[in-house]
Amino acid sequence: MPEHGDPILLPPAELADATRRAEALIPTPYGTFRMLAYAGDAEDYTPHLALVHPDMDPSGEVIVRLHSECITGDLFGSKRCDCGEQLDRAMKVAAAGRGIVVYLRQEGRGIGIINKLKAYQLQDQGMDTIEANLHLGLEVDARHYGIAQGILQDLGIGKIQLLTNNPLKVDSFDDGPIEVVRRLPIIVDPGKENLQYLRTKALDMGHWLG
Ligand SMILES: Nc1nc2c(ncn2[C@@H]2O[C@H](COP(=O)(O)OP(=O)(O)OP(=O)(O)O)[C@@H](O)[C@H]2O)c(=O)[nH]1
Repeated sequence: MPEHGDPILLPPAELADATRRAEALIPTPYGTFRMLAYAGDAEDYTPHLALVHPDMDPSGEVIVRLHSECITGDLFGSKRCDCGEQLDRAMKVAAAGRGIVVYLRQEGRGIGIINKLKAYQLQDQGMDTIEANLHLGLEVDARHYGIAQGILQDLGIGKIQLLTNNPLKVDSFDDGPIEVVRRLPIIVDPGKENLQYLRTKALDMGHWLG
């Protein structure tokens, strides 16, 4: 495994996207965090965001949540998914454990909000979350996590405890500059509106949901 401090292994385009553009202290209900915005273009209106506990120690094993954007769940509390509750849980854990929440602008597993709404309509007609994406001619999961590694490296972090139930997020760190020393589950209680979605994630997408 590469050592912390080794040269960055990401391709140039991904590095360019991880440029730190601005930061400020943000008081939240969970406590105060430093919010840093990362983008390739300084005028980008949807930069990736890192919410960093002010006492985060980059030399330790930093608790990290990589959270993909979900406007419906994160912002409006949609019960179709587990995203909003996971973000709430992640913020609490990051506040208590001097950790980080990286908010990646990968709405709808990377297909965007317009396509996600179309996918929801197909799911209302009986398809599951995988079939709906495929029916639209899109990838089941179009996300890449190289940008997240660039952000963590920019923050001087080499070892993390990763809050996720998603094996692909853990695997994305293989052969990269950041070591995942532990995976921390982030399971929320299912409700009647998201039960089928969570079942598909567990059975067909391999998520560790118990
Ligand atoms: N295309 C599509 N995207 C969805 C659907 N439901 C939720 N999403 C998106 O799925 C993503 C979930 O992101 P995360 O919670 O970070 O990741 P995860 O893959 O569930 O893995 P965890 O780390 O275990 O939470 C977000 O981008 C949501 O917008 C759906 O039915 N269709």
